[in-house]
Amino acid sequence: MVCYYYHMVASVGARFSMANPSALRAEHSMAPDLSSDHSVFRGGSSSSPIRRRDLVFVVNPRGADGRTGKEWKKLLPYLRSRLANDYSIFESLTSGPSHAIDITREAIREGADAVIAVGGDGTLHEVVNGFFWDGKPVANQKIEAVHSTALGLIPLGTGSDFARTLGWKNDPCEAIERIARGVQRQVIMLQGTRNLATYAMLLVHCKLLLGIITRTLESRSAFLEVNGGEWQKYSQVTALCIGNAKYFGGGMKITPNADPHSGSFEVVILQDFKWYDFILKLHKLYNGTHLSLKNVTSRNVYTIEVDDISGGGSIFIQSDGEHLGFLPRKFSILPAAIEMIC
Ligand SMILES: Nc1ncnc2c1ncn2[C@@H]1O[C@H](COP(=O)(O)OP(=O)(O)OP(=O)(O)O)[C@@H](O)[C@H]1O
Repeated sequence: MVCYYYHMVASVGARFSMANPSALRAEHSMAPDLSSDHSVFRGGSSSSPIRRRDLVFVVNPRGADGRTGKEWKKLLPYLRSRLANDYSIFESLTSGPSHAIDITREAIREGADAVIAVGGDGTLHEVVNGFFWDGKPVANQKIEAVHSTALGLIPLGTGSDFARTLGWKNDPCEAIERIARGVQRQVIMLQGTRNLATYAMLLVHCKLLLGIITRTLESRSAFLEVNGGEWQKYSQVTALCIGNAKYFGGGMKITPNADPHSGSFEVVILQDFKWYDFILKLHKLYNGTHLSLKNVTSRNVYTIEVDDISGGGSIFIQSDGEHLGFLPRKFSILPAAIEMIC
């Protein structure tokens, strides 16, 4: 069993569980409505428009080889001064892999208005997974609260590829301004399922660049079923990348047409790539011009099922740098998108 401690950082030295929200109440003006196109992070019900909102920052102190933890400490005074008038601020430091998932689920159940990942793509990936349980959104268990929980991000990782897709820099002060403005937009998520009922809905990925590559960079044939159509054989597949965001691997623009605000994702298939292709064509992979190569295919998809022709189950899948298991796997758009503070 995992224990959660939210450290309230808006007032010095207090440790706080949101199970006692009365300690948080205060009257403050709302963040201004900056956009008519996108919803603004309000958090409260219409009957309590000036409710103080709870922000839970999920910080991976080990992100970027420990830089995230150090930067976070330096950032806290500014974060407090910028946000504490309007928000109740809690921090929770992760103790190891997957902890961010548990913290996020607990925060949502406790009625947090936003959970903000502080770290890199791996941390964001875990926080997004915390928004779901068994393929369904985690529900806020506070009877009086009608708001849903928004997702936020302070990109402080090594690659921070999801932030890159949104055009954001690894600049925490900019991120705090975004949180202060509170404009939200929907981002689509991918869900991955195994082809067995018992494995249904293994994970929901956030940035959703999935690299499916053979361990040794040898090319293998694969069966693909795209958008519910016929199964097709693709020979000599070296890598198959699925993205709702453009980048992976620290700036490689692998799925250049992907857009997390759209309703679909992009699949890019590299066939018969030799090790030297990854050197000679690396610049194309980084600037997104690899789609013009003859052995690269790109498709706009809603669902895709991928199976290893050999059936050996040895082709591994990774998402946002995390190892997710092996083929076969089906990926589709998750119907419930997340509202992200943009
Ligand atoms: N306390 C911890 N100790 C060790 N590892 C942790 C801890 N908390 C989280 N992690 C793991 O650290 C991994 C990497 O973190 P994160 O993505 O924040 O940084 P990064 O890898 O430097 O950035 P990027 O993914 O953008 O390149 C996460 O997948 C997470 O599982």
